Amino acid sequence: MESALTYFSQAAKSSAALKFLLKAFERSNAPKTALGLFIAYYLIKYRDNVVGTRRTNLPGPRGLPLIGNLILFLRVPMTQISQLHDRFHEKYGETWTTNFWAYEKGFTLQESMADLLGQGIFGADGDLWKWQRKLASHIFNVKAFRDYTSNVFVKETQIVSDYFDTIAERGTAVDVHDVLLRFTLDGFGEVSFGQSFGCLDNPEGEVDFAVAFDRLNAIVSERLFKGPWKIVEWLDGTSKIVAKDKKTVTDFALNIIRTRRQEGYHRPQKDLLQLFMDLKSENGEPLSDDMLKDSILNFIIAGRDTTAQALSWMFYLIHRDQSDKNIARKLREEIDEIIGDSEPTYETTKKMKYAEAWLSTLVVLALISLRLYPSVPRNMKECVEDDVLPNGVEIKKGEFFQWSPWTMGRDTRVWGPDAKEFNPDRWLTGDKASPFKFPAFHAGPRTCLGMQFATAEAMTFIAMMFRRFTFELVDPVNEPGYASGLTLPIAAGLPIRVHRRQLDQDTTAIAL
Ligand code: HEM
Repeated sequence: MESALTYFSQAAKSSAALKFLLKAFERSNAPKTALGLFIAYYLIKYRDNVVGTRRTNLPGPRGLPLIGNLILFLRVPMTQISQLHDRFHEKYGETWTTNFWAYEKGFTLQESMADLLGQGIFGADGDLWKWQRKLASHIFNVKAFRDYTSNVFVKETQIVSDYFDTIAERGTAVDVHDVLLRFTLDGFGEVSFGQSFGCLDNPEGEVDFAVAFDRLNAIVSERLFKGPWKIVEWLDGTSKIVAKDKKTVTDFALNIIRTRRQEGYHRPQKDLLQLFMDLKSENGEPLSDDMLKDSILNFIIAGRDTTAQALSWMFYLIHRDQSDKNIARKLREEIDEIIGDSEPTYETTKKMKYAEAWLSTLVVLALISLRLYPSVPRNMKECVEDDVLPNGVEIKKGEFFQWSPWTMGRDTRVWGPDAKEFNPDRWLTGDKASPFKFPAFHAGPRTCLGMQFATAEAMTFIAMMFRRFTFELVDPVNEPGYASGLTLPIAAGLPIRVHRRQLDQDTTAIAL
């Protein structure tokens, strides 16, 4: 009790003293001086970088006080960001930096992508990542379920082939990029979730899921370049679009789960969905529908977008005016050798899979388009432990760094003076490129799980299409632009004309 009284009287005294001091402080110019000093300190400390970030001596564009390079990035359209990386790389050398990422103030990649990726494998770290990767690795190798997967690829390609036949008959153009996105979505749905989504049933009709999915993908991919994106999206109304699109894609995924529960699963080998649905936690609990939904959406982005885009850019590279016409001719010769005059069937494509030279040529073609047009054109990671890069650059815990497979694939220091040329022969000689030199499928423990799957799917499509048709770009001169996204969609699609192949015309311009 006594000590409490002592405390209160001392507190009263000290509060009187405090009031006196405050009054004296107010009468003087001290508040202004303190504020001025405070601002000056911040302006000097963060003279060209974002508040809260470390100044480095790395070469890079000089930033503004307190906001670093935020304005620079805000002014660059998202559809030019890889070209900006090229310019920085050219100007500042092999390692360059901006403090832009640190401006995010607690944003993380996961937070910004959560509306699309949730807790799925692409945004996950630590144990959440490990178990998803382990589970999925049982399924994403061609060996594990080769026969079934190959059948699906052949079946879906046949649908495209029949559609292209009507296009050739009509003599109109078709957007091959759109067709490929339908093809990979239907195929992936059938292989991984046991149901084709029927996008190719009506190849000219709109697919609500795809529209919402692509828009959401573009929105989340732009967030890191927007600064305080939650506020920006709330102010410009994007948050309403996000809510609507999120509902569409969520309903789509939940419907896949519902269908499986209603219809059960009857195949001898589990598909991806069944693996996830059968998983139990330590206390016997199955995964929540929310987690199942996240897994479905993550695998759709992996299985649909990447392969469709790689094939689309390949169509462009092979058929544009400046490309060597022998590339398509050589490709057809190899396909003819394996398939002969017969229509492609499961058996023939199965045979093709073992044709080493043919396979390597096709892989080469797929790879070459990925070098110049990587499906994942830029990537970033947060540093969780202080590190020094091989060139001596220090990265501190909590900092972000980014790399650009797009820029690396075009770098003359890495690929020689003809780096920007489309030359498949480069891959036929010499050693296979290390994934660290050619990171289109990532490298290390997070390497793409679907590389074989994508290769098999691409091979089937290319073989069956080039066997039967020749193609002509509607615009063979101008390079198509890419759209915003986590991957590399062609902004305005890729319109092509399709011609039924006439074997004796292979050397003409149209037959390519
Ligand atoms: C041309 C086609 C493809 C390309 C270029 C590609 C590229 C990539 C890249 C760059 C990553 C790393 C992304 C990151 O930073 O997190 C990745 C991861 C992944 N890919 Fe692919 N991918 C392709 C096709 C596929 C397909 C068809 C599947 C599934 C069937 C697939 C499944 C995955 C999965 C599950 C991961 C996550 C791996 C992990 O985080 O551990 N990919 N892919």
